[in-house]
Amino acid sequence: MRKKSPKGSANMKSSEKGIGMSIHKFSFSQIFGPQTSQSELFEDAVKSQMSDFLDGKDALIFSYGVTNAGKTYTIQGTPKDRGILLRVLDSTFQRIEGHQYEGMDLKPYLRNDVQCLNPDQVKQEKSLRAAILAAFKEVKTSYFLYLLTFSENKLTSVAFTNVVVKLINSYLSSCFGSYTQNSDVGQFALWVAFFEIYNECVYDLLQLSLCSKSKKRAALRVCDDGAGNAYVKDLRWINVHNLSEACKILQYGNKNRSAAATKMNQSSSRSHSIFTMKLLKTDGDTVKSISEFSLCDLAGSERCNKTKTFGERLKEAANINNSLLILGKCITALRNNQTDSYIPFRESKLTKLFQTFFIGKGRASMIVNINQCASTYDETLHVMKFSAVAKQVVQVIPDKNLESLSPCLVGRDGKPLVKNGVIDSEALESYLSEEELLDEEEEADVSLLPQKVKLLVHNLRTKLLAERRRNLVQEVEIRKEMGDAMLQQLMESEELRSREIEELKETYQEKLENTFEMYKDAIKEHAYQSAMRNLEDDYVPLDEFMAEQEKVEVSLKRDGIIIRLVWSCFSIPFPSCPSCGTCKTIVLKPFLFTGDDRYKRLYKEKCAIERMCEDKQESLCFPLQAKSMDGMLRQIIEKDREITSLKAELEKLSQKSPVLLKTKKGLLANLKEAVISPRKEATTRTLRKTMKTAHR
Ligand SMILES: Nc1ncnc2c1ncn2[C@@H]1O[C@H](COP(=O)(O)OP(=O)(O)OP(=O)(O)O)[C@@H](O)[C@H]1O
Repeated sequence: MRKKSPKGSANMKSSEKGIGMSIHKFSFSQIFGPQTSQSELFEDAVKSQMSDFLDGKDALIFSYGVTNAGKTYTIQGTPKDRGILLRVLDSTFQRIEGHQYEGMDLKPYLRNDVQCLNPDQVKQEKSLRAAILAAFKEVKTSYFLYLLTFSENKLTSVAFTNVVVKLINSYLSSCFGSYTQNSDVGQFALWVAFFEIYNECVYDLLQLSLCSKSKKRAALRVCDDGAGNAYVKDLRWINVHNLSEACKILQYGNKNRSAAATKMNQSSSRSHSIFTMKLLKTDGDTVKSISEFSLCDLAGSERCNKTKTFGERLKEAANINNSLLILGKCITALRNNQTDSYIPFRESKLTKLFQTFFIGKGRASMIVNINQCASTYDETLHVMKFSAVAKQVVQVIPDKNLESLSPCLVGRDGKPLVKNGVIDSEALESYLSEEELLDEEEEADVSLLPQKVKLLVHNLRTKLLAERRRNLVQEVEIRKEMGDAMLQQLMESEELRSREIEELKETYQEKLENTFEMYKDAIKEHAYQSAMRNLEDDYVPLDEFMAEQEKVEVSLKRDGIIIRLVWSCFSIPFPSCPSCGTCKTIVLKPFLFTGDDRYKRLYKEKCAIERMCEDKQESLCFPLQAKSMDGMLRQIIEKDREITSLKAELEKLSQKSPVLLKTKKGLLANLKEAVISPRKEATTRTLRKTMKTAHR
């Protein structure tokens, strides 16, 4: 397919400047045009993974592309035109029909294990399942809305979608046998989980609380199962019995996803959503196999670059960008066959969870969705480049057959007698050849013996040979059995050990979390105590404060009057207050309601006035008549005394004033300040000291 870069695209601009090429060639495993139906896509691209899943192997499908390219449409489809997820579920139910394991006591555990539930746990599982299925009434409404939206979209739809399917390690298909309806019938149980990775946090979409209340979602941890496989701890697994139940669960999860999206003001494509199915095969007593099929709808890749983002959006974009970048890095590293060097699987939740697929424990495929819209050209080009790299990944699946660990029986020529757990008849034949079994040197010459004896010897020889053969086969079988039993024992103890390690890890993790919580509580308690101490230090009861304030006001009023008296006594006009024109308030207001500086300034003013009075007194001394002099002096002395007593009072008040200044903020403000910054205790005290010093 050949497409020219649209005008204005970065690619066109750079080609106009002579930098870069405007034609790009990519090759994919299969290309599906816009006319491809969902069922055709399923048949051609998903059926083989489907049979892997039914045969007890793991499979993973990613849908990748820019926004509006049809990723969700490919995975989930519409109620009228089901996507691959519902088709996989449908095929699975068709396959296990009549062979479903009714008891709910076998449940997926860790990544690849199964847990046997006790009756109480089974009860819990049943009620949880019933609650989710019962919530469907609510979900149903949005299901119809979804239908409506879809039909609107169809009417206005822009040039859709070429779906390009790229299958990684397609060579694997040859390794797996084709799926046969009647092969090895046992009983099956299907469990599903639905979660999303948003801002590098894993959230369960099957949480009951989410749909109803506006509780904050709890993020789940990605842990290691002790065998190097990552799994989501405490993820909710629901046992489903038919397609309709599975649909309800999918819708329930979708509703949770959109509910969370509204709460967080995010659009759905800002997270990677993963629907996982686990198929348990049991023969009644033991679980024979467990396989996993995950479908991952990746977040739209373009937003990270195009949208002008900030704040929470920027964080989202960075996380999407990062996880897709790590995915790309892992794929590039795998493409380069860098299995020995570092592959950054653990750098993002997405790659950490799906690492097992990349290292060959299951088949991973990527469906690349292309939007033909010109505005997304540059980003689409990026998507194509990325997926073209993925196409070149060749996974080397390590040969870890159990047989490779069992004791190896070799013939005299060094060839193993057991291959892939089966006795190799060719090697055995050569081992059992006459020459090998009968030692020629020990044999006596029978040619001289009579014919009858010769015949007897021949018969005996044949019998001996048959006996030896029988013995050898028996020995091989016994050895193989013993080896298998030993291996089984080893594996069981290994599994036990890894479970113990995992449990130990979990216990320690829990302990660590508890300790952390304890410290957090202790810090909170300390903050509270400090706040209370501060409060005690600073606390002035309201009535006391009011009384104090009144006292100050009264005395300052008096101070103001007296100053005026001093002025008036010498007939000097008192300066009028610039704000209110009332002489009394000129002193009172700044002192009572402003800071320490104003108080100082006023105090200075007062002193200056006093000095002026003294000067005035001196200058007036001489012209005064002797008879009036006495009366005048008496008056001045009287006023002088009054001034001294007022000064003393003022002094007292100034010592008290820091408390007043502080309490003027109010009790609540002080409390708030102390609680918010408990650690500021030392600073507050220093400040207080400084303030006091200044006042002194
Ligand atoms: N092949 C198709 N045929 C018909 N309708 C389609 C097709 N592909 C996508 N659509 C419709 O286009 C719209 C956008 O598709 P979809 O939501 O799947 O895109 P997306 O890639 O998941 O977007 P986002 O990344 O924003 O979530 C939907 O209404 C969907 O039904």
